[in-house]
Amino acid sequence: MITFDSVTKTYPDGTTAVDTLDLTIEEGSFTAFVGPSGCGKTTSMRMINRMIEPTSGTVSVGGNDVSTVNPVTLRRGIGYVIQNAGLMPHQRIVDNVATVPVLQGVSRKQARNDAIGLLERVGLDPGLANRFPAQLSGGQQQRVGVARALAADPAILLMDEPFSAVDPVVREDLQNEMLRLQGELRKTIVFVTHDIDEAVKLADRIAIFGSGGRLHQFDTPERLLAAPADDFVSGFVGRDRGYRLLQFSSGSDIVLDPLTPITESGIDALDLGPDEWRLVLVDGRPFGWVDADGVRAHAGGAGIYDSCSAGGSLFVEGGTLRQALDAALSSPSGLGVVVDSGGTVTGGVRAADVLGVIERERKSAR
Ligand SMILES: Nc1ncnc2c1ncn2[C@@H]1O[C@H](COP(=O)(O)OP(=O)(O)OP(=O)(O)O)[C@@H](O)[C@H]1O
Repeated sequence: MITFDSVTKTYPDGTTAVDTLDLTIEEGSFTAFVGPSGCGKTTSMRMINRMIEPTSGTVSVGGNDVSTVNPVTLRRGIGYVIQNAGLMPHQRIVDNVATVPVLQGVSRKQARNDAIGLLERVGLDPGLANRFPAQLSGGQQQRVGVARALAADPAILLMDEPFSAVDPVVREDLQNEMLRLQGELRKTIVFVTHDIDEAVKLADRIAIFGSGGRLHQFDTPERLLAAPADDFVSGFVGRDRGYRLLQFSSGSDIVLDPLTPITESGIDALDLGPDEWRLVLVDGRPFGWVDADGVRAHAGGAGIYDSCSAGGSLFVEGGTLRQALDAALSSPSGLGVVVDSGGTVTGGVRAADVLGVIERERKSAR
């Protein structure tokens, strides 16, 4: 457990970076520090491993006031990952990862063996072990940074904007990897980011900081989106917070629309009006949608690929309201395809059905 008890940090020039922070971070949780630039996220994080000392108040790790613990001993139990990975440019990847265990007395051979295992663990090809950092992509370097931080098997991992320098696709890969890793490792992770979507995706708890280093809200992602504590938080989580919130709401209360799919052999007999669509199945699975133009094309000899429009995402029963809405909005007919866990079509869902559930939930919450 990490606790901040009335912690303030004022730099010598008079800037208050963190203002009377009270916060408890549970063991094994993933906590994100989020907020605009300069609101004290990094300063707060660095007070955990004594890279920065508070002006007043107490930071404790596992019940011990960190100001009483030798910084070297303290940092042995705290991994640290930064933007751009911060790797040693003249050391091979394997040695970048093995350095800390070797300093701690593990034999070089053992530490290198362990390092290879860690590279695999963070999703890297161990064949990269003998390269130098500059011979890796930004995303790969970032994975090495995570492997290096994990090498001493610390209970706590501090991550300061670790994924902000990589492109959005790689960033999503790294986020997914992080979720998988945390599922296996259950470290206590503190993660600084500017990006509320990243925080909502990764964290169990989010701390929203504002100017002057003031903590505005510390809550689960669901509560933060559903009940922002003040105007600053609601402004920060954004106007589309309602949409984000849908990913936490079950779609099991949706009343499905009837959907009567056909197979290719039924296309020619269809008599569709304007804006009318029918779902076509191939091998019992949703293939695409056909409208009057498609029926004409098919009757004229076009194949099924040329007669149908692609179907959009499917909503698997038991999924979230966001998945239901995505299915409805991505379907050319406006009717999202609902399937059971075996992939059999069980009905349709419209955006209005999703909004109906939200409206009912809103009324019952009043
Ligand atoms: N060594 C320092 N001396 C004086 N002021 C500092 C120092 N380090 C940080 N600050 C100031 O303290 C405030 C908080 O900085 P901090 O880096 O903790 O914010 P942050 O939320 O992590 O910002 P960013 O997202 O831009 O990294 C800022 O106003 C910053 O300019």
